[in-house]
Amino acid sequence: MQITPYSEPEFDPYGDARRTEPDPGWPAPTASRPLQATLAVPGSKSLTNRELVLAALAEGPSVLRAPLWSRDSELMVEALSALGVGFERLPGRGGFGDDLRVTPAEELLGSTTVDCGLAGTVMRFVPPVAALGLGPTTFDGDEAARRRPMSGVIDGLKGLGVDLDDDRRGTLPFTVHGTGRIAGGALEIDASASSQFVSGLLLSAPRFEQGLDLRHTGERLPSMPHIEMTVAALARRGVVVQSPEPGRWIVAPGPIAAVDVDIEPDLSNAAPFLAAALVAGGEVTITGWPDATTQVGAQLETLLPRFGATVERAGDRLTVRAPGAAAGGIRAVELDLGEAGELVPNLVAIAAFADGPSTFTGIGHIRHHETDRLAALAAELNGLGGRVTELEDGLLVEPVPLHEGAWRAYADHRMATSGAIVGLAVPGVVIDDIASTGKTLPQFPELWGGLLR
Ligand SMILES: O=C(O)C1=C[C@@H](OP(=O)(O)O)[C@@H](O)[C@H](O)C1
Ligand SMILES: C=C(OP(=O)(O)O)C(=O)O
Repeated sequence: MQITPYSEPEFDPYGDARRTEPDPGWPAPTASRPLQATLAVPGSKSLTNRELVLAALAEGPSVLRAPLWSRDSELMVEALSALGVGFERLPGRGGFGDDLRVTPAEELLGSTTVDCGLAGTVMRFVPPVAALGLGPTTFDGDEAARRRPMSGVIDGLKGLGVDLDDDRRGTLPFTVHGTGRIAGGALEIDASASSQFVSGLLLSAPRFEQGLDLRHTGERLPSMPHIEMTVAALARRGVVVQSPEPGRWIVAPGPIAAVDVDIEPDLSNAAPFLAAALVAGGEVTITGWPDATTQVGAQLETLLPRFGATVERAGDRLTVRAPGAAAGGIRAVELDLGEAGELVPNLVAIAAFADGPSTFTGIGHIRHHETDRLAALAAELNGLGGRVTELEDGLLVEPVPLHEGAWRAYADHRMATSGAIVGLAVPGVVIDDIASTGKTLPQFPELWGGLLR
């Protein structure tokens, strides 16, 4: 089979992020009337990057249909490509770019470097793959990536006998000295900082000589649905993960089947558009909503009614209707979002316009996402005159009238989209780095414009 080397996509997913002159910022559009919009969103980051890793470790080639094309998924492709995995773009039928054929390497390579950017999935899922390669692989990423916790990956791999050199920093950068094999077996890690520590080890575990018997030792484990997504993705490729008790997963060694997969739309990236209906009023429909899914974004169907929206499913369309912030239609909430941390920034933006104070708890771990999201949300809303208080594991949001001003994204796609939600109801909000949405949704500015037309 002919393998074409991976090449840059035709569009520039980073928008104007590479420009050198000062960026004047992105004036967030204000909604002048209730919304009436129907749109589709591109493929799920979490599903795309899991399927890329599994396809790379599988017994033969797999096709990913309608995958995400964004900075995070391209970094994953580049990382696996550097380890010897083959990629070929195939014409896609979906509206957001090509399909992708992935051909596993006959022997995984090392002696390379991997740029993780700011992608949690790359920095946590690829190091075990590199340990299965031959030679040293150095991992590094953006400046902000060096602040993200990596202990579960670093201590986990060391615990499995992998030679990993991190100069005892416990963060990026580090070098994995791959020997082509991981013995595997029993391992304890503390995954309270990120569920991705567990997912990353589980994805490669069938290729460990003794498989893996993994136990989480910390008090709490965030983002359980993302671990369930990992288990389901493995199951689809014939790998059974047993979980005899909470916080323990057992994977037997064995083959990972080569299968073609359809990547679902990213439901967490549907969140800002659905949130827009709450803030601006009117209705927004997302097409391609899956019937059954492991994506945590599916929880929007039950979460948004808590804020006062009406949510309706008709086939693969999910519609959110609401009276809008100006009509006093947003209700205050008390939510523990430990399972759904990635939805927090957009939901906090809605709560800024509610009819009373809201609390969001169980989300201390999101201080370790792309930025410290608790601090960033408090700083940006308060910078517009808001009243947001950081709690130890969450936020208290007391709605007060907001005024125009700058909104910093901190290189965080979900901070940028949250600023856009606020801007719907507050004239004069200017986002410093809208190109940060290229991490998972390069089309954001275009789709957001379409929402308001
Ligand atoms: O495995 C994944 O795809 C993810 C797991 C979660 O990470 P944390 O457990 O670090 O919150 C989630 O927030 C992130 O956006 C994606
Ligand atoms: C936390 C997130 O990303 P990452 O995969 O980089 O952890 C996110 O997308 O909200």
